[in-house]
Amino acid sequence: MEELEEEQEHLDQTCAAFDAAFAALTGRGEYRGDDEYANEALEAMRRERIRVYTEASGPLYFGRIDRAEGGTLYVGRHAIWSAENDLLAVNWRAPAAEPFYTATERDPHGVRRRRRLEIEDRTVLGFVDEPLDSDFEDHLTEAIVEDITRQRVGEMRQIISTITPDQYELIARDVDGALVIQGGPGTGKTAVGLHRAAWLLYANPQLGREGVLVVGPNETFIRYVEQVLPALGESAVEQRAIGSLVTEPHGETDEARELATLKGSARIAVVLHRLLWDRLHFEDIEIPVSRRVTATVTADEQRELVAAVRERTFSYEAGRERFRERLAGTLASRILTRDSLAGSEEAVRTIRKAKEYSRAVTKAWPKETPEGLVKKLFTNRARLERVAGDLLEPEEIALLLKASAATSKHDMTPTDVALLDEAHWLIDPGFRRFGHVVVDEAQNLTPMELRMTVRRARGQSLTILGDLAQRTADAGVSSWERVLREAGVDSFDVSELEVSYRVPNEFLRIAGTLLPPGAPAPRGVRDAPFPPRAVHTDTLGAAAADEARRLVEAVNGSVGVVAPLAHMDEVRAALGEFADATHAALGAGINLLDLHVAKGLEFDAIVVVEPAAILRERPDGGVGGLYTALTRATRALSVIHAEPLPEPMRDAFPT
Ligand SMILES: Nc1ncnc2c1ncn2[C@@H]1O[C@H](COP(=O)(O)OP(=O)(O)OP(=O)(O)O)[C@@H](O)[C@H]1O
Repeated sequence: MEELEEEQEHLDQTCAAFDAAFAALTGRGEYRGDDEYANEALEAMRRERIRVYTEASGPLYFGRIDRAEGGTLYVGRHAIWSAENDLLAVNWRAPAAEPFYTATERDPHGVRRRRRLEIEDRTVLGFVDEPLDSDFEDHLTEAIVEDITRQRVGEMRQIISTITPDQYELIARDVDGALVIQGGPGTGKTAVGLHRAAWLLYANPQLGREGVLVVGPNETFIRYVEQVLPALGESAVEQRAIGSLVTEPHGETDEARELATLKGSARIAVVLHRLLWDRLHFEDIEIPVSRRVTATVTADEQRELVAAVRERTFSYEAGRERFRERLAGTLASRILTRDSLAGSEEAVRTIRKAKEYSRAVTKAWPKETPEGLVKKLFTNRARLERVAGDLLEPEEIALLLKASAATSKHDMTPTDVALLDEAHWLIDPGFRRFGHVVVDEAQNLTPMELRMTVRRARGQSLTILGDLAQRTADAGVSSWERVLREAGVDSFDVSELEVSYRVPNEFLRIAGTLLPPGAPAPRGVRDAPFPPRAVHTDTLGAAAADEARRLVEAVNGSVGVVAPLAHMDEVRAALGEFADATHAALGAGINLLDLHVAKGLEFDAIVVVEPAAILRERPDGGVGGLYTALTRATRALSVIHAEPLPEPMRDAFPT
């Protein structure tokens, strides 16, 4: 029999087994037995399996490995057994599947041959073999390039059939604490982060209960990636833009750059901490219990109590509760030794009832709210100088005093969100924690924003994805070590992805001219099917629109037009029919993007409008913003300019 027929036969058999397993799951009524709890658990498991079988999309498997010592293993989305208990396919995340991803000619992991299958619906269309015991061509890179150059429709795709060995190593890396993945544009950081989430959920079933949080730079990005994990069958995942991490709804207001940088800096976390604990105030307490008896606790004794309490409690509110208890106990012990009250419990009750006691507690350890604490950052020069004089310059204190705390949820800036979250955390951290947190585009987070994500990860179990060369805001990450230390991450590994699958060599070269020597830049794997173009014009809007329309035809796919705010209106007016991605909608044809939403996205073709203006734009422009814009395309790149091109790029375009 021909090999293709054999493959079709195996697929038919696997599909039949899958259908039978699915029918068995859905056909049966609820489990009924003696043990109600066991039944409930079994029923929940059944429903979960049905959900995974229904929601995971794509062919049942996509490849196979033939072992050197005999035996074949098919790798796919689920483990599937025949009625005779033969394993027809393994889950891509099972340990047995590992060699499918990691075997190389140099280190074949006991694999003789790897086969990648092309399956559509329930038909095997073809396959590509990689013998691992002789020289072979790099079919993997070829397969990835082919996958990427297929037309895209504004959604990121799963990559389980083509994960590369270096990506697999990061997806499956067992780390205590945080894993930082540094990688240039198009190296697959986002893809790796999402597949790592899926892998961790499979490897640690308790993660399913705690949940995984994925944090991205904005809503458009979240829409771009949000179907990847559900399509892999994972539902215990929450995906959020950084600005909506705090569940309360809030508006977004712009603010001056210096102020945003200052409010986002890690020093502010220390200042808030000090402002909070500065509220404690001690003086001798005297509580009249009866006409003859007074219970007293000195200021020094209270300081000792506070020290003991703070050793065991972290948050202000929990500490306050414990202090209240201990103070009552201490005061009660004073009256016990001097009076003849029946027992200590009664003494404590007596103290608690005294209104002087409540008043004394409130004075010593006042109540505080997150909003109240944030407000203190913007008021009272004397207090700010006393508490933060060693951390903030006088001009910085003046800047804070000139600004004001957000007074309603509707006028919050992104930096206010992080301040309020920090204050919540210090006072009464009641928010949800996740078993793992994936943070994408982390290079552009302020230290305060990064702290906000870190504290949502139980045990600081994090995957942090980013590219220092794409850093845009001045407050962004300077080096991973430094920023992670500032964000309070105790232990982390930093790894790098070096091959850009998205960006053709020519575009990488043009974008690379902007980078300082020694900056991390990826290596490309292919040439651009369309030569990059620079168009000099007097009418930016019209020229950008013409170029976008030309490219939609040429690439027969999606086009992103990235414009700086200074030219946004004229480009928008000239475009005609397009999807306005600046408002969170991505479409199949022309998409208009500002520098904020362009991050992390990918298109067949990109039109970059007026690089010189992008360099001037804040906070999302600058060198990092322009570098990001120039690296969004898989196939075509055009630059439209009225001003001269920025100096380093001037000779980079073919004439
Ligand atoms: N192993 C792979 N197989 C197939 N496609 C891949 C693979 N790795 C990456 N890709 C594709 O390459 C493109 C770039 O990946 P991704 O968006 O994850 O890169 P990134 O490093 O996050 O880029 P950026 O820094 O620009 O955000 C995507 O289309 C992704 O699907």
